[in-house]
Amino acid sequence: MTIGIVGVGNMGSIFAEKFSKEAERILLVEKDSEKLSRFDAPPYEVADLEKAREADLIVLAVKPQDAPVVLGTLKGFDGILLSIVAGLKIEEIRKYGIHKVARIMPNVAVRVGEGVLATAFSADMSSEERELVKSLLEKLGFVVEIEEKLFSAVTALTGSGPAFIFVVVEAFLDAALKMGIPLDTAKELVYRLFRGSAELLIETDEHPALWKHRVSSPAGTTIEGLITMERFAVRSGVIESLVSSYKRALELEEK
Ligand SMILES: NC(=O)C1=CN([C@@H]2O[C@H](COP(=O)(O)OP(=O)(O)OC[C@H]3O[C@@H](n4cnc5c(N)ncnc54)[C@H](OP(=O)(O)O)[C@@H]3O)[C@@H](O)[C@H]2O)C=CC1
Ligand SMILES: O=C(O)[C@@H]1CCC=N1
Repeated sequence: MTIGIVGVGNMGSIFAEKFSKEAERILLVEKDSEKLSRFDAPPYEVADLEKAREADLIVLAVKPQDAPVVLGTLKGFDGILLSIVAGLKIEEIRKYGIHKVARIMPNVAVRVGEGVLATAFSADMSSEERELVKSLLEKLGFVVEIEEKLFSAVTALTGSGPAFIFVVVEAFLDAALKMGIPLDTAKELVYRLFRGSAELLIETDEHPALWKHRVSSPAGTTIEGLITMERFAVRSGVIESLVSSYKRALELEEK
């Protein structure tokens, strides 16, 4: 198989790395040649958009505003176009005569193989082609097929989600410093706190509110902190933040 990757930036470079054993050739199309310097041996080949047409599957990983030019040049491409571009609908890509489309919303955790990858397919993708795409994406994390109408929501929830989590993690680190815990120790503790809490929820599949109450002793320390979180409207702040991100994703789709 030959895979093309157009846009070898934050995300495209990770796809290029993770697909290294999945294809005989990986054709990389990138404006900034410095970003290609570490991909200097097979299966990687530097390519332009015309050469990328030789691929069986092209990953489109440019910013939304750059996508129309790329798609214009790839017009009529008859392989699989796997797009991770936020706000770019399958029907929009089909207008360029590209019919086999996999729309994906990944997140940056693909870097460590722990990404969340929402997928939707155009009707022209056969079940074998869908399975091929899913098996490739499984190298990057957890793959879930969703209705395309939910893409703006997952863009906010899991696509942008890591950025929101990082802000919260950063606040935990600041609090640790304030309480006298050195930064290196705080990082060791806090990163595992987040991972452990997430794994607990995944493994038990019990509601977070149940676990919240199990942690909270009567008249203890946790309930004091929880009441302060309510006073600062942490929950509605998180909800409003995600909804504003969702609205922006809807705007991108409408453009
Ligand atoms: N970053 C993330 O966490 C996520 C991103 N996405 C989506 O992934 C896409 C890529 O995001 P990200 O990787 O962060 O973006 P980057 O800007 O890091 O990467 C895009 C790359 O594409 C290059 N490029 C632009 N136009 C062309 C062209 N015509 N031919 C070849 N290369 C080109 C850019 O070069 P230059 O900078 O010189 O223009 C840049 O190096 C976006 O559409 C985004 O919505 C989805 C989920 C998560
Ligand atoms: O910020 C963005 O628009 C993209 C989409 C999801 C993550 N990054």
